[in-house]
Amino acid sequence: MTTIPQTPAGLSITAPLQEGYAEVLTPEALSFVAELHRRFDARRRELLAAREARQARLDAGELPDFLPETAHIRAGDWKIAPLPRDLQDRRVEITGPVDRKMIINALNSGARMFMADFEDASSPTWENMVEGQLNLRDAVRGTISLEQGGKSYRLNDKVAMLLVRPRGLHLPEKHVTVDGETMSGSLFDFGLYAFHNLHERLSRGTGTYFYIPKLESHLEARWWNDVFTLAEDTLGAPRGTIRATVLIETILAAFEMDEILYELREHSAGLNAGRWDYIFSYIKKFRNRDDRILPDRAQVTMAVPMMANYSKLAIQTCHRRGAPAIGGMSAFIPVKNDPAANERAFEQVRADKEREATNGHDGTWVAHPGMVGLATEVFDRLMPGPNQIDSGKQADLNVTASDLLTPPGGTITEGGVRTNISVGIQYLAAWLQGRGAVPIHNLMEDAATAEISRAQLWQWLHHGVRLDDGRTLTQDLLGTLFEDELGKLGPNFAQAGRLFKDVATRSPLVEFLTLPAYGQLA
Ligand SMILES: CC(=O)SCCNC(=O)CCNC(=O)[C@H](O)C(C)(C)COP(=O)(O)OP(=O)(O)OC[C@H]1O[C@@H](n2cnc3c(N)ncnc32)[C@H](O)[C@@H]1OP(=O)(O)O
Ligand SMILES: O=CC(=O)O
Ligand SMILES: [Mg+2]
Repeated sequence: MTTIPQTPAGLSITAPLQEGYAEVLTPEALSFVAELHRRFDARRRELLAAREARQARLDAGELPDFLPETAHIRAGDWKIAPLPRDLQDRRVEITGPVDRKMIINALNSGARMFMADFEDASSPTWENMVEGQLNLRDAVRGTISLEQGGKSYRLNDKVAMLLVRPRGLHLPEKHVTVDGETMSGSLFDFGLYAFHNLHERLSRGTGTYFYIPKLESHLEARWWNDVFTLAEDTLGAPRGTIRATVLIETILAAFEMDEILYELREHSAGLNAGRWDYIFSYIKKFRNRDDRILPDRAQVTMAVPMMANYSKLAIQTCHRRGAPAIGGMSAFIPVKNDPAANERAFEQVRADKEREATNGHDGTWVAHPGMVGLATEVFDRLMPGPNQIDSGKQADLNVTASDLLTPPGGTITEGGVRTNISVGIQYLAAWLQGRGAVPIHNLMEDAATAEISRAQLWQWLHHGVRLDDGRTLTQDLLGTLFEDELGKLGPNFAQAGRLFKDVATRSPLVEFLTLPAYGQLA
């Protein structure tokens, strides 16, 4: 264990400092994140309180709509700042957690971009978060390497462009306090990464690029814009050095896409249609309504009207503002030792990427290096230019509030209930052991997909839905299915099973499952 020579006044770290940690937790870097905390944390907490107030109004029956007070922004003729050259062609973006091997493999994968994820693909153990910063520091400098399992990992000559996703506004970094207050995970991740890498990247002729998760309003985008501005000023970098792509992955943000781009216009790199959190958010925001119940997760595809409408609206909005609209993540990953299932997974991804490219998306996400070639082939074929910003696709689209809000039809099945239970428990068990992205039943699962599993169970139980076989989902029936699925997994899953059952059944619905789960993480 090492210690930090000098911790800035007011900042404390209550976690072990392993070998090397002091290289990123320097007194100067910690002073910078403490400054971010002092300038922005009270406002962050106000924004979280505003989310609660909005939820109370939704619980009382209000429905979201496009905001009257920002109609002038939607009607106005403005664009985001011109895109830097290295963000103009983003046809395939791979994502993954911030561990050393994954970073090297993702940068070498052949994808144009790599989103290194401190958020839903990472379990936020102290080690994962600090070592992620060390790994990214080495990745930015081109020196990252690893010897593991008899293999040598080094960067290729040509690597993907790096984008970094800090934790969402709701997540704390519980091992760091400033003036006695727990730090925000967003500011910790953003601040350390920007402090250590912004100038290095500038000296290599590039900017510092982020993905921003789970925003619920343009006021939250304004907060991030102010954070970016302060970081550029404090670190002495030109305005616009930082560029951020915002995930439109909450039902509320879908009504404020123009406003979000506007707030961030000096720092914006476009929007991304984050489908998994979007589904979760829809369930969560309308938790009290029995007219917004979703069918089995497998039936809520991007082809159902509410999902198609939202992704097309993202394309229309972005292109009007000179911004890229990146598509989302198909959860299918290559299947080992089963050629037929593997072929089906590739077909699913192909269909998803063809739909996105045809609709006008400017790029897409893949979860696994094995899917990079396929997604590249689809976008090369259907997107001959670097992007589709000037293609005119979706220019005549007219999406109403009702088009975004009307749930799809479909069924709720015992199989759907069982899958949600089993996948949710398996995912949480992995998360509690420090893994935030896991393959389960040949699908990529991360915190967002696990949130769908538990929020669906909650919604179905709360509203006593009828299954397709005619039975009502009661406490008793859910309890029986829970015990059965847990029994199949075995005693090693007891802790995750208890936690998952709690977040899937407790009322009122827990805001994010990662909040109580973080309490159980080292
Ligand atoms: C809803 C959202 O927010 S989506 C975005 C967040 N989610 C993610 O980023 C998930 C990204 N994907 C992953 O983490 C992984 O693909 C998983 C966990 C789903 C599966 O990983 P594994 O079980 O390791 O897959 P598999 O065994 O097939 O991997 C084969 C190789 O590819 C590598 N690999 C797999 N996925 C990735 C990835 N996303 N990035 C880099 N390398 C990867 C593995 O490290 C392994 O490398 P190795 O041969 O050198 O050991
Ligand atoms: O972050 C992406 C999503 O789909 O959620
Ligand atoms: Mg998400």
